[in-house]
Amino acid sequence: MKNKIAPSILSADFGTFAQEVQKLEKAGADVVHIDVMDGHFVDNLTFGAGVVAAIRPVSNLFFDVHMMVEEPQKYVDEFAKAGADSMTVHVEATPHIHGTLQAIKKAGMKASVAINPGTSVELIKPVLSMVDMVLVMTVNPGFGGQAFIPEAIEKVAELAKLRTEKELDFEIEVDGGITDETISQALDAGANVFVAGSFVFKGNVTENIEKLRAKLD
Ligand SMILES: O=C(CO)[C@H](O)[C@H](O)COP(=O)(O)O
Ligand SMILES: [Fe+2]
Repeated sequence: MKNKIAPSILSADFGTFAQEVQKLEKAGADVVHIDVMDGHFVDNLTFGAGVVAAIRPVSNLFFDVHMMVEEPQKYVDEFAKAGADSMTVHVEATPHIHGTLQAIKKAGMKASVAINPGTSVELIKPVLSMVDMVLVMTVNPGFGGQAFIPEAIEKVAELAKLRTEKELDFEIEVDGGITDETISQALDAGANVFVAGSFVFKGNVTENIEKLRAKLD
């Protein structure tokens, strides 16, 4: 599977999202990771589909929307219309994970399920055959700039093993505390999509993306 670098605009300048996304495209990012938070599922608020619609015309990059919201099914059509390519929903956020993933696919987006550091792979086994990606959180969701939780990586290996055994083809994304030091642990365990917010946006974006890319080659 292709290794992809997915900078999170959570650490970008909120006043100039369009320019920040263009900067990422020039710097060689593969995906734009868009963190949506509602102040209920996590103790932070970010933005909604309006921001996706605003940056869609300036970029051809793949938009990966990470929903850290309760009742994510309410927002599926709105984000699809705004131009999201993929929507990730947390299994902890809804009792209707299967139906929500179905709705995401029906709306024409790739569907992905996320698990928090305290959630086991067991909980998402029933939906693995229907997802395009699994997001393994390597920090507790809500804020950028937190320290990587190494124990979460065991779940990446578990998912990679299950994928082979069941002949499935979902991607595995890691999110939180990814740097040029922690990325190798995630890669070795079987992840192929690497979200990085603070590491990419602190200093020179192009150089930081190159530092991550160097660890993937
Ligand atoms: O989902 C997230 C937080 O809930 C962010 O995507 C993640 O934290 C990225 O930021 P950093 O690389 O700074 O940890
Ligand atoms: Fe995220």
